[in-house]
Amino acid sequence: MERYTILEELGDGTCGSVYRAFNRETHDIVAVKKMKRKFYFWEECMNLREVKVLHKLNHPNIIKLKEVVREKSELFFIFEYMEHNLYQIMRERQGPFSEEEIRSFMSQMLQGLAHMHRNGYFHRDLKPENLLVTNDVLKIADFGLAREVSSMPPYTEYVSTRWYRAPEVLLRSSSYTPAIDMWAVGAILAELFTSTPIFPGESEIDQLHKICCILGAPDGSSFPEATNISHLVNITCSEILPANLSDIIPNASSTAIDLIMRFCSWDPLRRPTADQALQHPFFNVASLVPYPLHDPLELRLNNMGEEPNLELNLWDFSTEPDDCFLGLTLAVKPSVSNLGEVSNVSQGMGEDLLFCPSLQDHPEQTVFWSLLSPDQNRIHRPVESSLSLSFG
Ligand SMILES: Nc1ncnc2c1ncn2[C@@H]1O[C@H](COP(=O)(O)OP(=O)(O)OP(=O)(O)O)[C@@H](O)[C@H]1O
Repeated sequence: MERYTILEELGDGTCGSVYRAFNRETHDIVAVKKMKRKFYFWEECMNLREVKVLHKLNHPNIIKLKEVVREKSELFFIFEYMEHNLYQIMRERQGPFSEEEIRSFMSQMLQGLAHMHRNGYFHRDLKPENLLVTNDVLKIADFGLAREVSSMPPYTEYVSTRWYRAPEVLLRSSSYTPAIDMWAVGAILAELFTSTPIFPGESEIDQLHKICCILGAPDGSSFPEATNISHLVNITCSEILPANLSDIIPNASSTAIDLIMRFCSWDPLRRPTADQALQHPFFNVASLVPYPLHDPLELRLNNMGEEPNLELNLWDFSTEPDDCFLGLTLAVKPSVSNLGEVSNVSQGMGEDLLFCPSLQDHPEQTVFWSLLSPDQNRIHRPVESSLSLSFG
């Protein structure tokens, strides 16, 4: 850790304290998270959820873990540094966000979440403090509570922040799904409009009560856990009628209100997935952040020259063969002029490959992209999703 100069404390969380720091070798500003407990073995460190999850997830809207350092039984995570979190931004702003700004934050959050859910993880602690922002680029952080979707319930040790906690978690459902993240997204979306938490419960019971006061009583037939509510909340459920969300969030458009209502459905099965939410009319405007969103670093890499740009995070590889593909971060500019073509006729496959001759000067790194789809007229069009790499 002597490479790093600690500059200031950024946050003090449950598991660790986070500092802004300067890497004297690379001159990078980074965020160093010093874990509060001691770690005596490397296996313990590598088994931490935050390490396991971030090791697998590589996306412009998910915070990058650059390094893990264990020194004298102390564990440090080195993250890319982000200037703000959404909570600070909301607190420091004079007026509310415009719907344009909210749309941009939301689309980035959903793209990060969609990637996470697709790869089999859910976050479980989404809240404005865990959404980090630099130059309007948003990244999801704090994966200390993240879970594998395939892991076995019951999830007993769950301690996420109450105001963003889904009803099925409050009602002690023994198994829950990535839909709990979508509930939190709904609560955050509402808060972005008003700068005030929509369900600011002071206890778990009060949390349920606050949700009932806005959504009305849940329908027991579509949401089985609903029957527990009347035992917990000190009023008969049938007495509680839903509020008009447009009165509570007057500056939100009708499409925004509709999206919040969908995210904040009592029944987890009714909530849209992150991918489905991105198709909602709320995002259907010309000025929308393009998908997939690139952060400034990636844009810079892509504009650097005529050669395809490769960013290859080798530490993302584990011994499992599938990881070789999961862990690759690859930014290819297929329009480069100095590309050649070869036909791979080995093993009788007849597959056409695109290659970059200048890279052949690097004997240990010969790279081929199977990006071409030959049609009958020998006119080749790029095929986005077919990518094969060989490192000779
Ligand atoms: N990469 C980063 N860049 C800048 N600030 C960061 C970064 N990571 C974390 N922080 C700041 O530090 C705070 C605490 O970090 P984090 O949430 O990861 O710690 P934690 O101990 O898991 O906290 P919690 O108790 O909220 O779970 C965050 O709210 C954020 O403001």
